[in-house]
Amino acid sequence: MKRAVVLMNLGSPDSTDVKDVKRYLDEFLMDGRVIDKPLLFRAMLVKGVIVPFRAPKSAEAYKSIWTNEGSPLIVLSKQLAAALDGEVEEPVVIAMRYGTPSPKETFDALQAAHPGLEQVLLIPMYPHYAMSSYETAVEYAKEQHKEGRYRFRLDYIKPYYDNEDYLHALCESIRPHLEKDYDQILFSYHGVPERHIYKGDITGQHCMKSGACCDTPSAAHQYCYRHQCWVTTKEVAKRLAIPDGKWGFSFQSRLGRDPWLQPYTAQRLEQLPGEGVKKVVVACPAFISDCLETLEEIAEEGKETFLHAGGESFDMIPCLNVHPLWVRAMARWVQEYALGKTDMLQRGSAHELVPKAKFTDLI
Ligand SMILES: C=CC1=C(C)c2cc3[nH]c(cc4nc(cc5[nH]c(cc1n2)c(C)c5CCC(=O)O)C(CCC(=O)O)=C4C)c(C)c3C=C
Ligand SMILES: [Fe+2]
Ligand SMILES: [Fe+2]
Repeated sequence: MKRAVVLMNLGSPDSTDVKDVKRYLDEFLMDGRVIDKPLLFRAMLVKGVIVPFRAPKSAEAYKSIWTNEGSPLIVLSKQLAAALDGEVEEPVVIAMRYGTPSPKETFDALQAAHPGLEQVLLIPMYPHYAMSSYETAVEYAKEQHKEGRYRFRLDYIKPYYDNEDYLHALCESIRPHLEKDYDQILFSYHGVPERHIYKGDITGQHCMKSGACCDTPSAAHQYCYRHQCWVTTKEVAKRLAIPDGKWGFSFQSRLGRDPWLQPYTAQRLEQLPGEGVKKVVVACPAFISDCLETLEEIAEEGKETFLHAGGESFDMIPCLNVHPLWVRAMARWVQEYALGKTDMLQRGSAHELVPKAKFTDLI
């Protein structure tokens, strides 16, 4: 076999034991693209404050969603790889940014199993470009690929937030949930600190400079998470003919005190019943696989917040997971890649384009 496919997701702790959650959070939050503070300060903050206080709470949250097979994110990533493997000639395996299997473990196993391997296509399980998600996953895989001096070339699929096949699958996964009576569908995306948006602005003068920046054409959009989430939302609303006023847009999972992208999902869920939205449907398009942030933060905590504030019904739409249209979308990308006819490959990262001075605090 000359080619293989790697689905790259974020990763989960090995178990719900506090020590495993601590190890996972430590690796995650010491990533300079996630907590972009100078190394010494980051180490003190992460190891001295965040991990010790957060790990026991996170472990409890993981316990509420854990399955007999393990973390939903890992289980669903494996199921997705198996489903895609059944649709394409190439072997399909998984790798994780944090925890296991690392890209190195995955690349070693692939090369051992397929000595004639020439090309590996990496598909990040992130539709949108963010320094703390897509960029860190791809850069880490590139780093490990370079260090391992593998015989195969590594290519990677670009963010697909506006791709026809992705949007079609996303819309069809949402459509059945809008057939019953609802007041609003809320599109909730994982948040990032506002600072990350400024740092990723390759023009240095576009993002967050006006209320309409995400609707105003700019080279910055290639790497702007907020713009890309906005485009996915508007495209889905348009394709499903959701009237204005019946859809909302928000960001979840804030950590720390810095300003993150707004509006915050938790606040919106508290406010909506007072605005007359009693029946809400929630979609989380930043996640491909259901995980802690969808199953616990939204489907459990978010639902409780909304019902407690006077809401009447709360419908959580599952992520794309192993939706047949999503599997078909990726199969098409793989087949086009195999034929050398793809326009879906990413070249470069915001990190390389933004003046280096802005990134010295990552190291
Ligand atoms: C500064 C902190 C964080 C940033 C920035 C961030 C961005 C970001 N994350 C995802 C996707 C996922 N995050 C998940 C869990 C999670 N995220 C953070 C922190 C930041 N994420 C933490 C500390 C955790 C761990 C759990 C917790 O303690 O809250 C997950 C779920 C993992 C799982 O095992 O289920 C996903 C997926 C994206 C897409 C993103 C930027 C756009
Ligand atoms: Fe996160
Ligand atoms: Fe922007």
